[in-house]
Amino acid sequence: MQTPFSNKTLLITGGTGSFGNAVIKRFLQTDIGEIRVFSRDEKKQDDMRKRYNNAKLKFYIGDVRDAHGLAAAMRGVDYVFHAAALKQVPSCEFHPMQAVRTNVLGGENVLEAAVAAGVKRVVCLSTDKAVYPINAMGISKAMMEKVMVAASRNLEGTGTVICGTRYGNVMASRGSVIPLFVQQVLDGQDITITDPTMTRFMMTLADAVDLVLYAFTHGQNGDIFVQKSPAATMEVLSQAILDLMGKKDHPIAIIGSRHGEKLYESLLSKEERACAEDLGDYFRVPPDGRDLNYAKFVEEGESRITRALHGEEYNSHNTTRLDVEGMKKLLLRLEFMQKVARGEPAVLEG
Ligand SMILES: O=c1ccn([C@@H]2O[C@H](COP(=O)(O)OP(=O)(O)O[C@H]3O[C@H](CO)[C@H](O)[C@H](O)[C@H]3O)[C@@H](O)[C@H]2O)c(=O)[nH]1
Repeated sequence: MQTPFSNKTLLITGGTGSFGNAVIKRFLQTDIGEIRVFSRDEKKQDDMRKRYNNAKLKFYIGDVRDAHGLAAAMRGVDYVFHAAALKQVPSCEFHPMQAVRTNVLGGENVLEAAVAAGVKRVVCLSTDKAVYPINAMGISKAMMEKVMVAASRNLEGTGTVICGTRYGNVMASRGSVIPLFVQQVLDGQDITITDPTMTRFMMTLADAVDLVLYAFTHGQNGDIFVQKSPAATMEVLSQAILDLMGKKDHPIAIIGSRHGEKLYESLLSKEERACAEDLGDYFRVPPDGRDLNYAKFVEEGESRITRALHGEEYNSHNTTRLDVEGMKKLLLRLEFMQKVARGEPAVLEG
């Protein structure tokens, strides 16, 4: 199959994570030339080397904080998916400068190394927690997006295109609520719901890969792409899981919200939604096209922005809402949940 990746070299930062694994599984079926896995994790790299046993995969130990390591890994690369990040809300909350070093400065290092090496396309992965951020993880990812957009302004004549994606919770990712609820049921413990009315976007890992590929194919400099996704309340999610496990009457404990979390997540701010191009399944948020004429920031307002501020953001409360049946259907797209529903031992994807 002839693809844009034919005989090309792709580098994935943070490539030992679930996103990296999902990309690798998909791309090894194409005629891609080489996939470079760039990460700090020697052990995971070793496991992957054995698991895939494929000469197209090359492993680079490195940290996005280290510009030298990045420069070496970037030589001869055509495309970059930048997925390396500190993603855990609590750890970033306790160690915010670590989030700055990896998510913000590391992001800058990746972009600089990519431009210097003449990489053709870079897609940076971000999260809904970067919109109206309230925790250090989201704030650092929001800054990474700003760094990405700023870097994309200076690329004329370089042949590099830099763009980004934002996505919501990836269903059944390691440590997340779906495998937690399943384990609680299997262990005979109460399901712990923070707030039954809390909503989250529901995306599969395959959706996340599709989104990055869409950005890769369609992105112009500074664009951020968002996939339109349904959402569910925690009550609906728990009912759907219990239904699938045949445990409708399993006890539930309401434990209250955790530090640094929101009642709902937003994929587009009000202003972004007003500027976004609706592409059917996706939104494209173009970069702010203003130049460095500061007067436009401080002296002139824009009625377009005023209108936007009276409009609506795109969030997990106002997107398509799944009911229990819809949630069950979506859950059953995951191999993990198919096994759980059959009562078989289930391993997480990725
Ligand atoms: O025992 C629990 C745990 C979670 N939830 C709820 O389930 C939803 C999803 O929680 P997750 O922990 O699965 O996901 P978060 O949205 O909190 O964020 C997760 O995904 C982020 C990436 O976007 C970070 O990795 C973060 O550290 C990680 O917790 C939230 O509404 C949360 O309140 C419960 O009801 N009960």
